[in-house]
Amino acid sequence: MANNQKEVLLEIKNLDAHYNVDGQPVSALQDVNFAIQKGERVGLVGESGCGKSTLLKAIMGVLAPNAQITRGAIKLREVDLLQASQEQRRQSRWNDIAMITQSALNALNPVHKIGDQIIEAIQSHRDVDKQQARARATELFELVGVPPQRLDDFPHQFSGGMRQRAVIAMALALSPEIVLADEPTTALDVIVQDQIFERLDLLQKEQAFSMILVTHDLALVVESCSRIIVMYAGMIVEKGPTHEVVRRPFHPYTAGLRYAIPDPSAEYEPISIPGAPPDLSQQIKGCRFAPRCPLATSKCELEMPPLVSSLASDAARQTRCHHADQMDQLRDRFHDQSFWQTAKTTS
Ligand SMILES: Nc1ncnc2c1ncn2[C@@H]1O[C@H](COP(=O)(O)OP(=O)(O)OP(=O)(O)O)[C@@H](O)[C@H]1O
Repeated sequence: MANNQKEVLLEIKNLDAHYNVDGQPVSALQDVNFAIQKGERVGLVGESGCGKSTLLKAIMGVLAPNAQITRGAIKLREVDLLQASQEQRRQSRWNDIAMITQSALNALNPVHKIGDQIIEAIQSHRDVDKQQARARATELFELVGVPPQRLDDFPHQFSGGMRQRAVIAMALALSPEIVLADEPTTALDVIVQDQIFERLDLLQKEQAFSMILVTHDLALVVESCSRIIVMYAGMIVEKGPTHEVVRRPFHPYTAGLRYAIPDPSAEYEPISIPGAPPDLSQQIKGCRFAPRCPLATSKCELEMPPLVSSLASDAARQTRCHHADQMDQLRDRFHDQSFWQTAKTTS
């Protein structure tokens, strides 16, 4: 947009979700709130099991049958997708919001030619004949860097990298406004990862779709996403402009993630955060990070901190920590492994 007034495309409000496991609820998302603007790229990070995939699946409307959303809204422009009919959701899926998952093998049907799968996806949403759909599939293969004559191959005839390119082609087939990329390159070797990510990067810039990129790779988010959302145990613990959050984290967990990456220009060794995330089948009253946090006090154990502005000068910088105001004094200590050992869980 020409002016600074950005258009909010997707808004997640007060979202809670759980999985039913052996008759018991396992909390997977709690009080998740954020908005994505048109054309924006947001990185979603956090350790395994913190709810990243659940969040993307909730947005896409493809949660597992044992999952339940118990509160909140997922608004695409002004429409709450959680209130939409099954047919409206089906129409919106792939058309407005598309998803690229980490395993291309799961996304492609092994017994159908890849081109036919893309053609079918196009024809199930658009009133076009097979020839027009094939022309679009050809164009998409060119966009993702696969020779179009390979449209008639089966998935097993493709290398892992080519399969992932085909999945990206499929995701972009209907020109969605939002692409949810769930570790889109994790299953590939490093060189192919870079190539695929470069292609995705280029396509995102050219086609200006909004993207939520889920990754364990904080460096990739720093390189490629203007904003970052940090999740821990189903909750957003920090969010804001990527460079600012990474340079000046206000949540101890974000500081831990930051200092866990090897940094050749830094004088410290990468740390590891001792302990493990909590058991989400248990009710947790206080901060979910408290047992691993060197700053935790009894207040943290008893009261869940709200996600609030951590910088008076910037409402977009938000943190869920009772002790965010101490971080400017204490931040440097978080790259000292022995400081982490002072947390309750490890003492
Ligand atoms: N189908 C399911 N049934 C029960 N529990 C589930 C199911 N899928 C996920 N979970 C649980 O929900 C929580 C969030 O999982 P989720 O896959 O969303 O995390 P994640 O951050 O995407 O992890 P990863 O980085 O490993 O993909 C975890 O505790 C996980 O064990």
